[in-house]
Amino acid sequence: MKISVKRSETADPAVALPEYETPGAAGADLRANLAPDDRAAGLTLSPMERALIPLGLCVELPQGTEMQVRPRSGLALKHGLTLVNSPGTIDADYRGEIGVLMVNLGTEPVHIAHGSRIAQAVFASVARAEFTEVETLDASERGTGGFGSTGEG
Ligand SMILES: O=c1ccn([C@H]2C[C@H](O)[C@@H](COP(=O)(O)OP(=O)(O)OP(=O)(O)O)O2)c(=O)[nH]1
Repeated sequence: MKISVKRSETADPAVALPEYETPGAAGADLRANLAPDDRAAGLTLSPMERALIPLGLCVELPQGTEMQVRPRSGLALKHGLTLVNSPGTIDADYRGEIGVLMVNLGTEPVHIAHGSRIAQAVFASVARAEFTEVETLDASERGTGGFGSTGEG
């Protein structure tokens, strides 16, 4: 899949575009492209603090696809750093700058450096539904059971 990427006006062009770290990686790593005033010092998230981290990128996705923004497991395990809205959904018709909604679920402050890899993008096909209101639904083995109805373990 080919995706057009445009840097936002204030983006630092020295920050690499998304890239796959290995030939089999599902996710392309996304780098923080911080506002000019934040670049030197980076940003620090206190425990339970959240922030919208800019990527400095706008994309044009093919119709019928979405970009999912997902956490990186290493940051989550080591620092409790994850995404508030995981997976974030980037719509095919969105042309604005992509932001990553990070939250520090750990117990220590976490530093986010300008240009560091903070999340990853996975691209997927999207099925769109047509909604039809009806009076009855077809019966099924599960029926209305859910939320643990099949037991634990
Ligand atoms: O992590 C995210 C999630 C969303 N977006 C952008 C792209 C997406 O296409 C748009 C809208 O996202 P979403 O539909 O999740 O937001 P909403 O809260 O429903 O807002 P809207 O009313 O703008 O759709 O915001 C991001 O940059 N990062």
